[in-house]
Amino acid sequence: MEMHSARQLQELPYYEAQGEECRLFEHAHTSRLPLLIKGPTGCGKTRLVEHMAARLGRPLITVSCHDDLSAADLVGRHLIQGGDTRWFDGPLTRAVREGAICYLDEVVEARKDTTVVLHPLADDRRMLAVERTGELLQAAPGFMLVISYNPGYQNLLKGLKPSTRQRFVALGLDYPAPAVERAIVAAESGCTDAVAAQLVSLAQALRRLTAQDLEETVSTRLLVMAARLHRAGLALLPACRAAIIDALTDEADTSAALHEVLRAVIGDG
Ligand SMILES: Nc1ncnc2c1ncn2[C@@H]1O[C@H](COP(=O)(O)OP(=O)(O)OP(=O)(O)O)[C@@H](O)[C@H]1O
Repeated sequence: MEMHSARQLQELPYYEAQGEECRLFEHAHTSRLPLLIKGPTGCGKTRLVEHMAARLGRPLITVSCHDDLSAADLVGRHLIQGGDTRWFDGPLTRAVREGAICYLDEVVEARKDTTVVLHPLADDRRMLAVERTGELLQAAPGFMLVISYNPGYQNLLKGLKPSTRQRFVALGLDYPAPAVERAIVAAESGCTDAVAAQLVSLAQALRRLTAQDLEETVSTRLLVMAARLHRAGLALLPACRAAIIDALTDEADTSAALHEVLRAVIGDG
């Protein structure tokens, strides 16, 4: 395990490991391999990347991908400024030049033309062609490409092309084991261990129930939100209703079933 100064540790974004993922991340970085993190929403993918970027001492550049995101959005473009046309690096180009970690969140959302720039960066070449300026950039040593994707709902259909997937080392995350999730909920909200335990029991019960009925089930993020509402003074039952149940579904039957579980686990809160 790498040693950290007290100052470094202080500034490290809190991340509670599920298993060996920090070690894998570190080895991928040392080996100059790009990383694909897959897992459901709110399970800690982004927090892991933030934690590891700080731990490895690399700047982090995050891009939330959406269906309009193009290669030019990543690489850069010419813009008119004060009558002159100037080139502005996009986030990927900045990361390549600076040796930063570039995190493309929900990469399957991005337009297909982005794969053209990602492929040469994600294999041995570690090159980025900036066509508009005629530059061919070699990624600086600390550069690492990290992409995340949620294999749930429509993404199973959209998917990632095999030629893209096979350029990345893959890391699968899921919702953490109960003891780990309790620690996260308590640390992130400041709630008591007893409340964290109740929330995680609720999550366990809801996850069993919702596996067939919902596209996405209750995430660690929602548990933290419920705990924060409670910590701010709201009773646990309404906090869970607002942060968890009503966030999960608009459908009357499913909502009734979830409320039943809520009352069974939390009681009158
Ligand atoms: N292992 C963990 N350590 C610390 N906090 C965590 C962990 N897992 C989840 N959390 C908490 O849950 C929240 C959501 O986690 P995060 O943003 O990393 O999820 P994500 O997997 O990136 O979600 P999405 O796919 O929706 O972007 C965090 O802000 C943090 O409060």
